Amino acid sequence: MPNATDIPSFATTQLALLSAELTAELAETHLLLSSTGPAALARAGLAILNLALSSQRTGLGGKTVIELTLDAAFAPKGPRGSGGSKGNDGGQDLPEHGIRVGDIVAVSEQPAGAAKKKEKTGLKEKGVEGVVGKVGRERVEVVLGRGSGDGKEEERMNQNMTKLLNMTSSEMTPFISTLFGHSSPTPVPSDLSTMKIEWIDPSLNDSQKDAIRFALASREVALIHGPPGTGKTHTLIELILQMLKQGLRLLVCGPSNISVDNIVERLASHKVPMIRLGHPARLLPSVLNHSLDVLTRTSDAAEIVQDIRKEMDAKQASIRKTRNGREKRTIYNELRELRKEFREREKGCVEGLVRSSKVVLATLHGAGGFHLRNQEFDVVIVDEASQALEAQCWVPLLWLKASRLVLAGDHLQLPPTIKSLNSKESKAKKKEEKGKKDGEKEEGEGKVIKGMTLETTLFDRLLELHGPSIKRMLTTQYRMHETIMRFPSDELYEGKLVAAEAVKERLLTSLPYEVKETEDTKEPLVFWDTQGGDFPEKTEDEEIGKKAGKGMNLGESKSNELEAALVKLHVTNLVEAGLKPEDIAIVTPYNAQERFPGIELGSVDGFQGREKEAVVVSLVRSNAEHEVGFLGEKRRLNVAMTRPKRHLCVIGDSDTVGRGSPFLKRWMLFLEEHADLRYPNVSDVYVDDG
Ligand SMILES: Nc1ncnc2c1ncn2[C@@H]1O[C@H](COP(=O)(O)OP(=O)(O)OP(=O)(O)O)[C@@H](O)[C@H]1O
Repeated sequence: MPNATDIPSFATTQLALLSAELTAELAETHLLLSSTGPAALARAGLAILNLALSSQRTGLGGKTVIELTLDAAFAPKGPRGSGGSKGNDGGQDLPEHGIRVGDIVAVSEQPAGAAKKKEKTGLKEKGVEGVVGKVGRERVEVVLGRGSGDGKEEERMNQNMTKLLNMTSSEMTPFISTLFGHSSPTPVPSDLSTMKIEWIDPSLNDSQKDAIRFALASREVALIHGPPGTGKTHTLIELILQMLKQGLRLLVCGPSNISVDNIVERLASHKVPMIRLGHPARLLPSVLNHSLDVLTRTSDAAEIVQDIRKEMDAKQASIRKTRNGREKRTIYNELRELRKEFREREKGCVEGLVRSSKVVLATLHGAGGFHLRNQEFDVVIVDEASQALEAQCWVPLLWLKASRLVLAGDHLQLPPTIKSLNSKESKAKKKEEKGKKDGEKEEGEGKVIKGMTLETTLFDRLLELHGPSIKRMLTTQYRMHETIMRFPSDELYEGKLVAAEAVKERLLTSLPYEVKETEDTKEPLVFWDTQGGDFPEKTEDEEIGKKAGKGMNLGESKSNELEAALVKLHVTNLVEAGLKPEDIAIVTPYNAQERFPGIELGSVDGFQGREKEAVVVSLVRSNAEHEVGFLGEKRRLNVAMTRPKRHLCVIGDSDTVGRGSPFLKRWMLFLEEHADLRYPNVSDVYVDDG
């Protein structure tokens, strides 16, 4: 095939890119830890200081759980004490922090006094890693260890790519060959309407049914393309149920825990027996009953294991009663045997559970854990596949002898977040080029593929290799008013999106609670055009402390004070009309914009996969040079403009933004023609502020 991918070159490129990414990540962490020190980290909400170990216990799945509370020695003394008031059971409230359940954290000793300076960078190297299990006012619980996906994510991806690099021709299955374009997928009959299917959810729309038929008929690979609000996960659930009816064994994965839990929750309502692998502290409480850790304690098979535990407990008690040394030794020996048996039975129980399970769910990374070693699955299904690194997708594909793959995603929304994309990646390329010149390449190693980045997902690559015939697109969307949907549909989805009857004319005024009809609430699309140079942007150096704590990038950011004032004006008008603050979101490609009580404010990247009744998008950029930076990325704009259900308000300078790219130009023209257009004066913005 003309555009087949050379596997060694692919693997070599991935390895180089992954290594550059790791370097970038480490550099960022290092910069953060070395330049900030514990106190600054704590101020940024990224660390809690002065904690003491208050208790320790064995939690779910035999994992050690430690509980940390504020060290009494640091309790504020006297009435003027600051930093934490008395909690209800006499303990001290923790200071404000941004540590959340599911976060991976390091618990380490805090350097004291003179050691402090030297220790600045020591936070990560020292101490133990764990996952935050609970966060209370006065205490934090940490479950030690990273979870059943034992091993670091980077290591596993590297292992994968190395395995690909060294793959022999006998290991190259027809399936893998298809994924690299060395052979074409088996053609699927063009007319699938004759396929007899008893739908479990008959309310599925035609494009959803079509995608399911297509995935059922495909032999090697099928892509389900789900534009915003089109029910991609809804479709996957029916597909999973249909495949189970056919007796297939399935592994269902996603790049994040939440993407997997979302499916577990929905499958649970169909009473599907399944197993969710993963660290219990990182799973949603609602899916815990399906987790391996809980099942190994509650299933029938677990009973024998528990019997031995009881026997062990009894023996342990009898040791305490015995004074005779020889008798004691005998009991110790018996106990040792019992312990061995316990471990073996527990292992057997886990294996039995996994083996008998027709659906296993895990993150892509978790699928590489030891629980699944030597397991075989008929089909691997990956949700949110356009958010996953390709090297991640290979975890289930290389080790579990899968021969059929279904990917669901939308390559026209944001790809996975990459840190090395700009500077670091080019460094890696340079290094490779240098290697080439020096003739240093090892035997068997491939060439670096130009233009490939970690942002190129498996979904993208397969589409590029085999074309649209391996994909089916969902076309009815259940989120946006027709007017909000129009531009993204025409620009990115070949004009094929159709707004479902129930949503196509939905306005803020038809919400189930009372919202007054105003010039804002009656419009699905509003554009405040700030052109003319009166609303200029500002560049700011960002401090770490300003960040909400997660996903920080240490660079400069843009802000636009007057535009922020317009956002405030618009939001205030919506709230005064009766709209609940929690139904509004402010989305901006840049970080430094003003906050409002009760209203969510976030970057576009943080809003992917979410929706709100009303969304205000502030474009920020306004300058004489017509620079648009971040806004040049279509996929980011697509995500921004497809979050709202009933009302989208865009605030921006059409003059600057419109010159950013042809796409932006068309968007500005579209807004001029179809939005309720407003040209604000600077004085409008300051009227209310006095
Ligand atoms: N056939 C259908 N009939 C009615 N409502 C549907 C149908 N399919 C999906 N929906 C609704 O559309 C919404 C989005 O569906 P779902 O949550 O499955 O989408 P998703 O794939 O997770 O999200 P997105 O489409 O944004 O990627 C849900 O509220 C769902 O109930």
